[in-house]
Amino acid sequence: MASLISLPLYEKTPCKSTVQRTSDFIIFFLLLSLVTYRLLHLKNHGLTWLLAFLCESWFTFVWFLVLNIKWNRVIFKTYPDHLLQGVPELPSVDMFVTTADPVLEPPIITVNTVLSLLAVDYPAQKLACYVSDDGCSPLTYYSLVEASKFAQLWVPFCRKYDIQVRAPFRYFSNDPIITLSDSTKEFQHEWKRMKNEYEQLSNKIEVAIKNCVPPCDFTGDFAEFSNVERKNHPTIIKVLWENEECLPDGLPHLVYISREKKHKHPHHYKAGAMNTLTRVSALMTNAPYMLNVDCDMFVNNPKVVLHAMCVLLDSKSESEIAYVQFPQRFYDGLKDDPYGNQVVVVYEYIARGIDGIQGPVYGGTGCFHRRKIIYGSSPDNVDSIDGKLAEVLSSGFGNSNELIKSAVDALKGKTGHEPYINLQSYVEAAYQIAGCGYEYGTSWGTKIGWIYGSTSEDVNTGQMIHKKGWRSAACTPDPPAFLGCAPSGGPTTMTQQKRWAAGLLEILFSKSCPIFGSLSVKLQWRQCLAYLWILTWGLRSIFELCYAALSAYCIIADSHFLPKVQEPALYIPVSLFITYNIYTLSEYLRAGQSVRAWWNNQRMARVTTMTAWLFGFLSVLLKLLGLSETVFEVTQKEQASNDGDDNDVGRFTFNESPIFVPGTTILLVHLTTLVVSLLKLQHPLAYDGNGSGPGEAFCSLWLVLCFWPFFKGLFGKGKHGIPKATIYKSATLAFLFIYWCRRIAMG
Ligand SMILES: O=c1ccn([C@@H]2O[C@H](COP(=O)(O)OP(=O)(O)O[C@H]3O[C@H](CO)[C@@H](O)[C@H](O)[C@H]3O)[C@@H](O)[C@H]2O)c(=O)[nH]1
Ligand SMILES: [Mn+2]
Repeated sequence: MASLISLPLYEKTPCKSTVQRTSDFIIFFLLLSLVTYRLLHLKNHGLTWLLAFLCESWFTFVWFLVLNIKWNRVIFKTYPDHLLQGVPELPSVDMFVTTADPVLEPPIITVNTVLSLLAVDYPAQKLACYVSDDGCSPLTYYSLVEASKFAQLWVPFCRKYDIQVRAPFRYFSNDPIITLSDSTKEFQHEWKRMKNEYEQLSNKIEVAIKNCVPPCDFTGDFAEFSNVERKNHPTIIKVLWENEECLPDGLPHLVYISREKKHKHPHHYKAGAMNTLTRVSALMTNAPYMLNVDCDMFVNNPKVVLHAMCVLLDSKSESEIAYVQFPQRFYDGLKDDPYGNQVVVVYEYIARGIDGIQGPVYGGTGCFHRRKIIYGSSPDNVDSIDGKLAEVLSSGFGNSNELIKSAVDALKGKTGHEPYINLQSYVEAAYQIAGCGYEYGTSWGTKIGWIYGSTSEDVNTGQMIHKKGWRSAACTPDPPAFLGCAPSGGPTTMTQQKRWAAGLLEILFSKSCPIFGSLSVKLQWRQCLAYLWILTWGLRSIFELCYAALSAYCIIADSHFLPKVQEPALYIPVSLFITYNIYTLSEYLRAGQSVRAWWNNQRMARVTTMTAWLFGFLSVLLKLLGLSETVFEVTQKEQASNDGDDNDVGRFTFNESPIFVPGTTILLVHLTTLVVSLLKLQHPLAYDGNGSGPGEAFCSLWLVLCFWPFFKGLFGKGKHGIPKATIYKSATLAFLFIYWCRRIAMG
C-alpha cells in the first residue's frame, strides 16, 4: 500500500511558542521564588506558614506539570483527498454508540447521532453501526426502528445534495431560508419532504414517550421488552437493518444491543458496554477499526472517517499510532461559557501540548481505535503476529469459539467477513457473549478491551495503550468532526465534574498509576507527567480549600500568611497574580474567546475545584476505606432549550444536592472575613501582633467574586436559588469554622 501513496496523508506541525514558553517560565520562576521565600522564613512563623508552604509547593508542582505539557504543542493536519487517490481499498469500520437512560438521554438525541453516523461519506458496505442500550428501554428501541425507516430517505438525500450537517435536528434548525434561496426546485421539494418526514419521526417518538404506545403493549417485536427491569433483564439483540447486497451506496448495518444485567453482577458501566459492543461486533462484522461516540455526539463533518483513515492508514502508523482522537466540541454553547465547560482553551493549549508528547489522551468519544490494539497487541508484535501468538493473545477471550476465531483473525490482520454476510445468523452466538457472566475468568476489562476499575474508563484505557509504547494522534478537521451537548446547569456540571475527579483519582490510587508505568514500561516520562496533571484534579481541592481557609483564618485571628506591605517580598505574590491573570487572559483572547469567557472560566475553575472535585476526592476516599463504591452518574443531555426567559440563560442553577454546601460555606466565611477586615473587627487578643493586611483581605475579596453565582443564589428563587436547607447547613459550618479560628487565636 505504501508505494501507492506518494502525497502525505497527514502532517504534524509544531506550534510557535517562544512567548508562551517564556511566560510559562516566568510564572514558574515566581512560584519558585514564593516557595523559597516561605522556606527561608518558615521558622519565624507558625503552622500557617507551613500550610501555606505546602499549598504553594503543590501549586508550583502543578504548574511544572503544565509547563511540561505545553512545551511542544503540535497541530495535526489530515488530507482526505490524498487518501482517496492513494488507497485502493478502504477498510471497514464498526461504529459504536452508547446510551444508558432514556430520560437523561432522550431517544431523539441518540437517533440523531445514529442517523449522522449512517450518513457519513464512506462506502456503506464497509460500515456497521452498533447501539448499546444500558437502559434496556423499549422507547429507545422503538425510536431506532423508526429512525432506520427514516434513514432510507435521509441518507440518500444527504449523499445526493452533499449535505454538510447530517444530524437532522441540527440541519433543520439552521436557518432554512439561506439554505433554500439559491437552490433548485427539485432540492427545495425534497428538502420540504425530508423536513416533514423528520417532523413525523420526532412526533412519533414524542407521542410514544408520552403515551407509552406502541412499545408498551409488548407484542411482536417488543415482546422481549415485557417485564424488563433496567438492572435486571436478559440480553436483547436486534438487527434493525442489514445491507444485504453490500451496496456501497446502501445503508450501513444497524444493530441494537442491550446486554444482560442481573442484580449483584457488576456491569462496569460504560466500559462494560463498550466491551460487549466490541465482542458482538467481532462476531458480526469484525472490522479492523472501531469508532465510538457517546449518544449525544453527532457527526458534524461527513468526512470524519476519511480524516481518521489518513492517520491510521499512513504507512508508518501501523506500528506506531494506536488511535485517533477527535476533540470534544459542543453545540449551542451558552454565551461566554458561564459554566466553564466548553473547554476551548484547554484544547488549544493543554490538549495540543499532550498531542505533541506521546499523543492525546483517549477522551471516551470521537475516537477511532484499532481492534487488535484493543485486543492487547503491542508495537513490538504487531508485524509478527502469527497463528500461534494470536492464539496466546486470544486465550483470555472467554469460551466462545466463534469469538476466539474472530479474534485470531483480527490479531493476524485478516478482518471483515467475505462479501455476503447474514448478521441474523450470528445473533445466537452473540447472546452468549453479551451475557453478564461471560467475562468471569477472562481478561476482559483487565488486559483486553476497555479497562475496569474507574468511572473515567476512557483515560484508564488510553493510558493502558500508551503504556505499551503506542502513540496516539489528534485530528482537528474544520468543521469540527463531532459536536455534543455540554451540561447547561449547575447540578449537571457539578455531577459530571465530580465523576471525572473521582474516576481520575481511582486510576491514580490503583495499580494503573502512571508512575509505575513510566518506571517499568514504555510510557514516556513526559507523558507520565501529563497523565499526572489530569489524574490529580481531585487532590487540588484539598490544597485550594486549605489556602482559602488560611486567608480567612488570618483575618479572624489577625495574623498574616502573605508578606506585609512594607516587605519587598510582597512583589512576588503580586507579580505572580498579575502575570498569571494577564497571561491566561491573553490565551483566551488568542483563542478567539471573550474577556467574559476568561473570567467565567477562572471563576468556575475555583468553584469546581473546591466543590465538585472535593466530592470526587471524598467518594474515592470512601471507596479506599471500603465504605462505598463509586458510581457512574449519567450526565443529563438536553436538546437546545427554548424555554425560560432569556435573561436567566447562563445564570447558575442549584438543587438540593449536598455538593453545594462547601461552595456556600466558602462564600459565607469570606463574606464575613471581608466585613471583619474592612471594619477591623479582629480579635484583640490575636497572638501574632502584626496582623492581617491587604493581601489577606484581597484573597477574601477574590474568593467572593469567584463565588458570586452562589452569592446571587442566596437570594435567587426556584432553581436559581440555593435551597434553604443548604444555606442553614453552610451557615452552621461557617459559624463553626469562624468560632474555631477565634479559639485558636486566643490560644
Ligand atoms: O452505565 C453506563 C453509563 C454511561 N454510559 C454511556 O457513557 C457515555 C458517556 O456518559 P455521559 O454521562 O455522557 O458522561 P460525560 O461526562 O458526558 O462523558 C465523558 O466522560 C466519560 C468518562 O467519565 C467518557 O466515558 C465519555 O466518553 C466522555 O464524553 C454515554 O453515551 C452514556 O450513555 C453507558 O453506556 N453505560
Ligand atoms: Mn457527554
